[in-house]
Amino acid sequence: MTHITTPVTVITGFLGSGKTTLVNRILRELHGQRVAVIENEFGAVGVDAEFLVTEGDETVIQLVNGCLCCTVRGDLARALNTLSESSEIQGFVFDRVLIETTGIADPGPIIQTFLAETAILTRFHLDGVVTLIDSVHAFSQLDKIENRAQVAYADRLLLTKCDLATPSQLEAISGRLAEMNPRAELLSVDLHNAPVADVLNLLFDAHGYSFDYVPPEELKQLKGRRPAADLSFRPVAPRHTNDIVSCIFESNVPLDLERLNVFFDMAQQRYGSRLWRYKGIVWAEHQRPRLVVQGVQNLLQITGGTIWRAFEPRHTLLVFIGQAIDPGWIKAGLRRCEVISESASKG
Ligand SMILES: Nc1nc2c(ncn2[C@@H]2O[C@H](COP(=O)(O)OP(=O)(O)OP(=O)(O)O)[C@@H](O)[C@H]2O)c(=O)[nH]1
Repeated sequence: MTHITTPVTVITGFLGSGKTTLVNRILRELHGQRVAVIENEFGAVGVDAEFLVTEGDETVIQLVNGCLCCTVRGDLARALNTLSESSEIQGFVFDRVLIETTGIADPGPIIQTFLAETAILTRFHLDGVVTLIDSVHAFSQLDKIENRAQVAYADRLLLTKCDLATPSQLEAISGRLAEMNPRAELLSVDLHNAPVADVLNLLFDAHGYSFDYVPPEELKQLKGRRPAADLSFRPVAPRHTNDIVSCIFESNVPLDLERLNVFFDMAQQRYGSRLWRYKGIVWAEHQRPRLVVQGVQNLLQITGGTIWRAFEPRHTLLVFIGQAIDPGWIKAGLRRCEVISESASKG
């Protein structure tokens, strides 16, 4: 697939989950793609740098200004500008950009950069967030709120060290992760032995932020995980996920856009940075295209996607993942946005 803008993949993950191993393989081994890596080290600038290598066409840029959370937007936008300027001067384009964070960095501000710094969007787009999870130690690591947030932000969850985990360990952790983030794809890998081409495929083309986001697999996946009798809304097994709540809203009537905007404002005020990720598609009254919703904490982007086709059943599907968010409150707020026709309301 050709991209007008360069796809960017954010790699995040638990401590020791294999981020450096993965990035080093992509930098060292032949795979035919021109990949640039932007990496940040929280608190320990330089430690990983010793292990990172620059070879051939690949480029590594380090964000050395400390915590990515504080300085990310400016630094990241500058780093991306530097990349595109240097590649222009040298007369080539990067096929892919990887942004590597450490196990304790919050990927939220990185994602927000792609929603807020619109100048970079002429040259780059966020393809997705891939969260690496050590399949052997994942359960104990999920005690940390930062790790749970990383699961919530993921478009893809990549279970590493599957060569060391037992089938029952893999099954148990897969089940728990699916409950925490029902919209993420779940894949597993042995980072030492998988061919590098396969490793690249595990990272790329997640389409987590595509403006023409039509999520057929996601829809299938979501529906497959829920009882057919209750498609409307459901918090996913909160007892397993500590305070992480993942919930899905679905509607088959159009929503009023103005009321929907008010609802999102209220949700952002109520939950602030606890509303980690919300996304989906909306059937809005008087709008020919489906609307694509991309939200990260207090940053929301609603854009027009593809036009509804004549034969296509129109619907709204929104997924929310956050810390201690109230599905009942979200459900009631979104139901109030529904435009119920007069005949339907009389009936
Ligand atoms: N057997 C096996 N070992 C792995 C795999 N992935 C990573 N490792 C090993 O796990 C250890 C930690 O890997 P790193 O790549 O340093 O992990 P990291 O996420 O960069 O670690 P931090 O930067 O400290 O968070 C290393 O010894 C790797 O060789 C895997 O899939 N299988």
